[in-house]
Amino acid sequence: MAEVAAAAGPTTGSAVRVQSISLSGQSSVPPQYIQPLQIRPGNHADSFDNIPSVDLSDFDPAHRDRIREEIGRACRDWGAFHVTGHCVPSGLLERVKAIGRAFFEDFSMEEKLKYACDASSSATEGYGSRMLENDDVVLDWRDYFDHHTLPLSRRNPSRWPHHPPDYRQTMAEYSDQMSLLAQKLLGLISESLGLPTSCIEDAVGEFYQNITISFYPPCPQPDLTLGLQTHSDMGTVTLLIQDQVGGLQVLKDGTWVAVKPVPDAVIVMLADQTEIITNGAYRSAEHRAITNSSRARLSLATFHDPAKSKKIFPAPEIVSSSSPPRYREVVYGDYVSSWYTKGPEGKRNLDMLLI
Ligand SMILES: O=C(O)CCC(=O)C(=O)O
Ligand SMILES: [Fe+2]
Repeated sequence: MAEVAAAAGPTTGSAVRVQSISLSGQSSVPPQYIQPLQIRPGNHADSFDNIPSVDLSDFDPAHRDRIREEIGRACRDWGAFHVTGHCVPSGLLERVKAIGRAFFEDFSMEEKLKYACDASSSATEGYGSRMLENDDVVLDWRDYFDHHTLPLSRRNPSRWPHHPPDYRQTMAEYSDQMSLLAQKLLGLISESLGLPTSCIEDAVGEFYQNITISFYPPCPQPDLTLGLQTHSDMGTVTLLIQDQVGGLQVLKDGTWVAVKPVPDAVIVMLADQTEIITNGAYRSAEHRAITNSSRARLSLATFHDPAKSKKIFPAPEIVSSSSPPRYREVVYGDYVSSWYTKGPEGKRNLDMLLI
């Protein structure tokens, strides 16, 4: 790590920022970023497919059956889909991407590092790069800014960038809109399984929402690296938006499918606790981000998680003597700790709960 730090310039503790390496103009990536041969992105053919898309407009009783059916199919077959007609103003989607880009591209590294997250513990708020506690993992070609946004008792905008002037207001507005959309979607997802509308939401309890802006600088060796290693998200449902560069991929039946940017759409990604609550009827989406050599890419992921103390188990409404529980009960905080110490390695953490 010391070698990278010397080559990369500014650091906080041992935390190098990928953007510094990218800007230094090196023609090869430091060894810590080189993925093992079998998981390099070049080994997988790109698919011309895209994830399904569901139009939520006409959200009235007459259309609810159609929407429910489409969502059910997308959840069963993919675990990931675009939604359009979601009522989140397109101006807000653009503004939140613009403030994110302004932080990464307009601030000097010195200014950015004033917001550095605590590199010695996981999931702290602020500007970082390295996600896992484990020292021998291959590093992601990504920097990020993580915001704690809900419940309101966790939301402290004074820890977020002070510039552009509308940063904090825009992020707060975006957080509220994403929470409403997540609630609406979890209701539809429950209904699509014949469950009461509030089933998944009741099993989750109050949303703990975090918003992570990921910034993937141009990478001199995209065939050797990953922007974000293969994982499924830990919580219940992730709502993601990306810019026009593209780089997100979802694993479908053993093939990586590129999630092509759709203007104004929001990507819905089922996460691990939804897989447990639905007793595996819907599986969480395995995904990753690849890099490219010419254009920086930006995405915003909004995670909706249970409280750390919440016990998660297959919903009683879905288990029966003919369909027994397939997952062991887990305290959500224990699940998170295991993820951060062992690393995601695809869906290994969830698979460990299988009965
Ligand atoms: O940048 C992306 O498209 C993916 C981000 C992501 O998967 C995450 O933050 O968990
Ligand atoms: Fe993710």
